[in-house]
Amino acid sequence: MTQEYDVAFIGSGHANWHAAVTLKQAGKSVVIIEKDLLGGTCTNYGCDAKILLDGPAELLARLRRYSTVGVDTTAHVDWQQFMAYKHQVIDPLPTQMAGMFDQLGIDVIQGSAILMGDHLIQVGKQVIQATNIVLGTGQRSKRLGIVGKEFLHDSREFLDLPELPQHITFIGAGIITLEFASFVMALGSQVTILEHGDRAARGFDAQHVGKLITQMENDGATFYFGETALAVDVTTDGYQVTTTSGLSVDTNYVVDATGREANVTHLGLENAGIHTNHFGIVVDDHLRANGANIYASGDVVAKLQPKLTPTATFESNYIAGQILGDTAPISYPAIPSVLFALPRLAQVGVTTDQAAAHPSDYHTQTIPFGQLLAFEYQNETTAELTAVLNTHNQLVGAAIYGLDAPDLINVLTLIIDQQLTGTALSRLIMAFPTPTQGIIDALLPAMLAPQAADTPAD
Ligand SMILES: Cc1cc2nc3c(=O)[nH]c(=O)nc-3n(C[C@H](O)[C@H](O)[C@H](O)COP(=O)(O)OP(=O)(O)OC[C@H]3O[C@@H](n4cnc5c(N)ncnc54)[C@H](O)[C@@H]3O)c2cc1C
Ligand SMILES: NC(=O)c1ccc[n+]([C@@H]2O[C@H](COP(=O)([O-])OP(=O)(O)OC[C@H]3O[C@@H](n4cnc5c(N)ncnc54)[C@H](O)[C@@H]3O)[C@@H](O)[C@H]2O)c1
Repeated sequence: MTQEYDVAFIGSGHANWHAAVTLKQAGKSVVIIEKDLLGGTCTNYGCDAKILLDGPAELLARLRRYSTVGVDTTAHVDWQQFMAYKHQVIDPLPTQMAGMFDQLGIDVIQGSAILMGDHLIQVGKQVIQATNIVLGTGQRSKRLGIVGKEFLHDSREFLDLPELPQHITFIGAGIITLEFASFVMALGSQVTILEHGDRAARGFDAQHVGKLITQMENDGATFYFGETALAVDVTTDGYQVTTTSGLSVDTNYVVDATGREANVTHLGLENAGIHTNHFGIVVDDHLRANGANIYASGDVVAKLQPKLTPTATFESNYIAGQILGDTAPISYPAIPSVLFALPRLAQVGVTTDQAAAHPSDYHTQTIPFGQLLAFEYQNETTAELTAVLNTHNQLVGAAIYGLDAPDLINVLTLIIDQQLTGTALSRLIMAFPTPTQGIIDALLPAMLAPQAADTPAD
């Protein structure tokens, strides 16, 4: 029997469920098809579990800033007990989501969906007919095809580690590696990082990434660049990772963090004339994948915007609006990215690399805000903001290094997105002493300067 709906969503992550709720509340009949846990990657295997496990490590990082001024910074985390707490918080989330969908009257079908045409989806023996379809199938970890690949672990398995290994080797020096390596080091593990390129965490300010790597090396991490993993072999007490150059690393656990790729296979995209490229599903400027009634949303979309939860949520809300009759093409606001290492890195808007490539349009100003009196109580002297300003001294980009970067970047995103001027900012009264007030105070001289006379981008 064929079930009919106004809208069918494939995938239950942020790319889809926000729209499902809005459309159901607007009177549409809605179904969500999910083959794994309800809520998708962020909720079950990504952001939420990651930031929870990072919590004590962040506290320790803040505490350790005071190690030279008479504060006892020793602390111990019982990983097993803490992992049990992670399960207690994260594991009920799919059930809670199921309850919310049930309460709203959103149908959920558990299984793998395959498109059979512009309006037809098959899930096992069930066939669903829908006026509109939204593909929000996300990304999955890339898996290296090297000898001993069965001994590699991905980010999901890492976030479920029952015991903290003494030594962990990460292949790839991207966001996932720098985040995970930071918090396990704070909790007592040793780490080695093998990266085949010459740079870590592309997309973030190169100088800030350099500072982070130096900090992590000072904390005991070993980085190797220009090294491509060749094989993983079992040894008497763990594993040995070898690279094509002949380097070998003895370790207890190996994480393959070499990137993520869009879930576009076994979806039946060819049955609806939907195209993909290296980055995911190709869409038009209305996020339509077939030019008509099939949309793609979130990580699975081939796009230049960062593949993050807030981007997926924004697209989900946009698609709900389109199905309800809006017609405007999608236009993204400034999207901040945060790398939750210790310390944090954050980036929004025009990058320092872009500023350097267009010196007549932009200039940069580096503000070592950690050394300012306003931040003295935080004792993080290395904290730094690099602001990118246009020829009107308007803030158009920012990169931050420091533990407060995640919240500070949100404030700067607001300034960039709303095109707030120095004059407008100088009229605000903010709570004192706070990081937000401190960073705006530090920025104001550059934004209020009569002309673009700051350091030219180099
Ligand atoms: C370790 C990690 C940490 C992260 N940390 C952050 C962070 O701190 N901040 C941030 O903004 N982002 C973070 N992200 C990225 C964030 O998780 C994603 O951007 C977000 O989950 C994208 O949402 P989505 O709905 O597009 O995809 P997903 O959440 O991946 O959802 C897609 C869903 O589709 C389902 N699916 C796939 N194919 C089918 C099919 N054929 N039939 C039925 N169901 C199907 C999948 O099972 C999945 O549940 C992190 C990611 C990882 C891996
Ligand atoms: N804080 C956040 O927002 C956050 C956190 C975690 C994950 N994410 C999501 O996950 C994605 C990042 O995942 P990631 O860190 O796995 O990927 P990434 O693309 O950031 O990094 C992968 C790294 O692996 C390297 N690499 C690739 N093949 C290799 C090989 N054979 N040997 C050695 N190195 C190799 C690459 O050069 C790159 O530096 C992000 O794009 C984002 O979508 C976001």
